[in-house]
Amino acid sequence: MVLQADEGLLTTSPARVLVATAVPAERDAVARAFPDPVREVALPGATVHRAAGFDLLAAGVGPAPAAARTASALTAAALAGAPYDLVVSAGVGGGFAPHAPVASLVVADEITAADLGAETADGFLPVTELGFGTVTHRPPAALVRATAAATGARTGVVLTVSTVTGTAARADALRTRHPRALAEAMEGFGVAEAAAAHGVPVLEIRAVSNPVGPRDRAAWRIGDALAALAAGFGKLAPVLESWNPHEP
Ligand SMILES: O=C(O)c1cccc(C(=O)CC[C@H]2O[C@@H](n3cnc4c(=O)[nH]cnc43)[C@H](O)[C@@H]2O)c1
Repeated sequence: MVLQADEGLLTTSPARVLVATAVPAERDAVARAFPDPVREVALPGATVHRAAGFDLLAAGVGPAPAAARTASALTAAALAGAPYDLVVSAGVGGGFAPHAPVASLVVADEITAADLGAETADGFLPVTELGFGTVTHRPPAALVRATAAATGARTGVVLTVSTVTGTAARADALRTRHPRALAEAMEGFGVAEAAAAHGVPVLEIRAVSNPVGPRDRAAWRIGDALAALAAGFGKLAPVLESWNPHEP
């Protein structure tokens, strides 16, 4: 919900929300939360599916395509005079056992790039310790709480990786470095960087399709995770529509 001054009167309008998924199957799962058919809108550098105040974007797999297409959509909306109030990174992800089982939902209170840095003889150094940039974005705390309350999502750190974890050793290393990590996926940090460049808050929600650990692609439960994402977004959409961006 956004406060607007309209001919001297203060009025409210629903928040404009951009939802960035990686692939069309995730975007279409999110679209199932909306009763009306979505309309395809081609923007410079990105095509969104529009439903009520929500624009749904399949931005690509990995942080770089996610950042590029999310930034394109944000810029196009700003130039059209209808900027987004919130960006949501949504999709399936790996869950850290036992806290995030398959088909559960996770909402990020921190979105952290887990492999952005340097490998050294003494271990991994994040870019921040090399004197550059950032590795973490924090969604608005009140919105994270409201999301967890509405959807039943567990709250914790969601890691962004460029390589899907495929061994127990790598999973253990991530757990050691990020003890509050509940999930990993490949886009959240890129989406968050694009949002931050536009001064727009970000949220990340993941439905768990597989445990983080030894690679067993046949055991991924993509269908169950997409169903959980669709159901979760159905509960989340009214929360986002009535969200006040001025809450911390
Ligand atoms: O078959 C593979 O091992 C494989 C290699 C690269 C990518 C994939 C995907 O299907 C990833 C697509 C999509 O899913 C998210 N995701 C789901 N589970 C995980 C995970 O355990 N770790 C990281 N990302 C995951 C991710 O956000 C991608 O967009 C499969």
